[in-house]
Order: sequence, then C-alpha cells, then structure tokens
Amino acid sequence: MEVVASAPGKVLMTGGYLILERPNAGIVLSTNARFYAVVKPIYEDVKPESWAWSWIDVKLTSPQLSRESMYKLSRKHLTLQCVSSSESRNPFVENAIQYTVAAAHATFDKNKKDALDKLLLQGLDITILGCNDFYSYRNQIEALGLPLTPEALATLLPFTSITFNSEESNGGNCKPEVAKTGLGSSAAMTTAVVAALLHYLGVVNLSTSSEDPHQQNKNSMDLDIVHMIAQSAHCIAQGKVGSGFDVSSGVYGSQRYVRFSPEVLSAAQAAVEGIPLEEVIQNILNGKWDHERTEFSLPPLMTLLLGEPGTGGSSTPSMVGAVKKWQKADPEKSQETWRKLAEANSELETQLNMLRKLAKEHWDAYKCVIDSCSRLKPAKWMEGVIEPIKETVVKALLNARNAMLEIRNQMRTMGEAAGIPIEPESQTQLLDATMDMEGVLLAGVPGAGGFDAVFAVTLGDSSGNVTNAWSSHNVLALLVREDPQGVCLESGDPRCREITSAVSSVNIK
Ligand SMILES: Nc1ncnc2c1ncn2[C@@H]1O[C@H](COP(=O)(O)OP(=O)(O)OP(=O)(O)O)[C@@H](O)[C@H]1O
Ligand SMILES: C[C@@](O)(CCOP(=O)(O)O)CC(=O)O
Repeated sequence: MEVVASAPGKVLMTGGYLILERPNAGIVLSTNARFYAVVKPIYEDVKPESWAWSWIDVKLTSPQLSRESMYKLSRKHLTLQCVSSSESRNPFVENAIQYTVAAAHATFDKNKKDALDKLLLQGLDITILGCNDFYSYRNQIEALGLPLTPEALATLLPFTSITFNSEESNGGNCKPEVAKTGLGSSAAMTTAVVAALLHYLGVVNLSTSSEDPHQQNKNSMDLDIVHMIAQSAHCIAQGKVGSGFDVSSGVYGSQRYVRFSPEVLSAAQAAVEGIPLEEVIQNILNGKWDHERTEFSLPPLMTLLLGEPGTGGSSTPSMVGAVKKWQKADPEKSQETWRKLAEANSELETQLNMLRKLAKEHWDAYKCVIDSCSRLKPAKWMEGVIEPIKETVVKALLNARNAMLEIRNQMRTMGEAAGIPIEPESQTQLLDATMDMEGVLLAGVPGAGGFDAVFAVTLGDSSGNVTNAWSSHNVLALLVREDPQGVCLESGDPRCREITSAVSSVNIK
C-alpha cells in the first residue's frame, strides 16, 4: 500500500528575474538530484469507532532534519492542525496535504468518496527525503578532514542530516534557514508530496520512469493535475507567487518555460480568507493556466556541472525585492538592461537548439568537433577546421559562448544597479577562469545568482579538469548532473534501494 514518488531539483540556466514577467522565457534543466515522498497508512485497519471521528491522523517525518510532527486533518473542512511543537512546522507539506485531499473531494463521485474516507481514516504517514545534492555538506567534509572534491562528497551516506545556517549568519535575513545549493528543495519536495498523495488517493495514475513513452503521454493530463496542485500549494506556502519554473521542471523535467499569469492563483490566495478548500481547488483545476512549456535539453556530449562556492547560499526573495525596487526607481535603464538580457538569453537558446539539430543531422562531424574542442582552449577551437559542416558546429559553439558572456555582462549590470551581488566579484573571477579552460562551453550563476552556486557546461570528457580546478579554488563540485526526467513513481523507499546497492557493491568487491 506504500506509494513513493520523486521529483527532480532544477538549475535555471537562463531567464533569472526576467522569467518573472510574461512573455520572457527561461531555460531550466532538471537534475538527477531528486526529492522523495513516501506515503503509507498509519493504521492497518479502520477501527469501527473511527467512523465517528472528526479528524484524520497525519504523521510527517523528515529524517534529515530529525523532525517528526503529528497533525489532525478535519474531515469536514479538510484543514490541518499541528498537534506537535510549532518549531517543526513545514508549510510546503502542510499545504500539499490539504490541497491534495481537497482535490480528491472535488473530483470524486459518491462511491469514490466513501473509499477515500476509509483510506483517510487509516491515517497518512508521510516521509520526506531530499538527495544530498540539495544541501551543502562543505562543513562536514572539512570537519572530517577530507578534500573538497566530488569523491569526498560521494563518501557521505545517502540522505545525510542537513546543516542549518548559523543564527548570526542568518541575522541580516540574507541567508536561508538551511545551507542549500540552490536546486530548489522546497519545489521538489512539494511536487513529490503532491504526486505521491494524489496517486495514493487515486486522483491520478502516475507511471514509473521505466514505462514506455506512449504510456507517459497518456499520463499527461495526470501530470497537469500534479502541476496545478503543486504550483498552488508551493505559492501559498511561500506566501508569494514566483515564476513557477521550479515546480514546472519538478513535474515535467527540463524545458523552456514561460510563466503562468499570476491571476490563476487568485482563488488560492482567497482561500486564506475563508473560502472552502474544495471550492478553491475546483477553481484552480478549472483555471486558465497559460504557462508555456517547450521541450529542451542540453545537446549530446555536453555535461552540466554545478559548484558550491561555500558561503551558505543567498535568499532569493530579498534579491528579487531589490531588483523590483530598481525597476521602479529607474524604469528606463532597467528596461534597457532587460531588453539586452532577453536578447542574449534567446541567442543562447537558439545556438543550443542549433547544436542539437546539428548533432541529429550530422552526428559524425558533430562528435568529431566536440571531441577535439574538449581538449582545446576555446580560442583554438576554430584552428585547422576546414570542413564546412564542422565549421558550422564550431561557430555555433562560439556563438553560444558569446551569448553567455553577454548574459553575464548584463546580469552584473543589473546587480550593480540594484545594489545586490547577482554575479559577485569572487564568482566573476572564477567564471572567467572556468570559461577559459579546455573544453568549457559556458559558465555562469544559475537562477537569481548570488552565492548559491555556479554552473558550467563542458564538452566531451573535459569535466574532470573543471572539477579539479574548482577544488583548488575552494569550490566544491557537486555530483549532480542534468536529467531531463520530471516527476515519477518509484518502486520503493529510496533508503532501501541505496542500502541494497551499497551492499551489492560491497559484495562485488
Ligand atoms: N529534507 C527536508 N525536510 C524537511 N524540510 C525541508 C527539507 N529540505 C528542505 N526543506 C524545507 O524547504 C525550505 C527550503 O526552501 P527554500 O525555498 O528556502 O529553498 P529552495 O527551495 O532550495 O530554494 P532555491 O530555489 O533558491 O534553491 C527549508 O527552509 C526547509 O523548511
Ligand atoms: C529570480 C527568479 O527569477 C529565479 C530564482 O531562481 P533560483 O531560485 O535562484 O534558482 C525568481 C523566480 O523565477 O521565481
């Protein structure tokens, strides 16, 4: 009866800030770092007396934060009350629970509602687990005396405890509660919980990642429901309507994204003022969701790398606040910068799409160019290239680099004007040095920028050079890579799987 669903973390490669306003697009890559939600009943059977209960028991466990909370869910109002200490509240999961149960009520007929009631009376036991890549383990690695390398990271047990940022570093409200790497733990967590609960309650029927693409297409309506519910729950929990690229990539995987109109969530915001949840969910499910999603993934033989510069991360809301303030204070200059940024974002997208097309239509030439560029500094990529098709590939690579340089340039301009470190000086030096290395196509700050992370896209086998160079600059290369897959159903608790694979690898040795 146990249901396990997972959703990926994300890297916003282009479109930070601009993506907040339609019709600007952003390119978001989903990753192999996943958040898992395990849902099962608390009680094996429904006791006869429980039919008279007004409340459903809900238990939420977050082993990585050593938190366990008990809640009561009202059978009549579908609202949740925490009955353990308020310190252990988790607004993302709380909203996810209320919204998914309300979605079941809003969409089920009488028969299904009776079965739902019975299932809910068995209680909901929910466990949430995020891959290590979502969190910073720099302090633990340093404390263990290990070098700052991906190999040292790989020695940590899966789902290791999370470090909290210290109170004093959090004082200026510029650092988040937990030391994170910027992969969007809250969006992946909300998406995984919503998906697991909707599947457990029978609102949707999700497929496992291994199932064939036809089956996955059949599930696209189910994914849309997961998206609408997860997006609404995430916004309400955050207390703000962001662009939603993180939830969208959590559900559908890597993509080119244009945001939804914020009005679609006005019903959910009104719920805070007392409209019954079931009605709110009806509104959300029937709303005019006008976001755009186009398939996108990195061209073949390219690798996404992420590095953690090690300062505990930045708070996205305060960075967004500063940019909005600047837009108001200097509309002319800010519009000019945004126009240039939008152009550069679109140019990078065009070049990467062109490279994907070239790989498809001229694989041998494409592979040959990537292999040779992976061993050369960018300034030498064009040397000795005579064949026209290879020249076209190298030109597209160089155009992609130039677009990235322009994106970084405009992001820095925006940061300076808004008075926030979007590409901090320390990052600029690191990114310049990285972009000058053999086989590096691009490097930048993902999403809102700041101190969360840096990313690079490398060609062929050159990623090892970058991770070594980063280690010597005190930047910890993470183990995370691009994986275009969105939400999916898992075959079991990931902790059992990790143990099984650890045991079998010990046996093999
Ligand atoms: N394993 C976990 N168990 C319980 N709660 C978690 C867990 N991981 C993250 N959270 C919650 O999610 C919050 C992180 O959300 P926040 O939006 O600040 O970061 P994020 O989603 O990683 O942001 P960003 O998109 O900038 O990377 C934490 O404050 C914590 O409450
Ligand atoms: C600044 C913004 O455009 C991107 C934030 O990205 P991230 O959370 O830093 O990956 C905000 C948003 O899109 O909601």
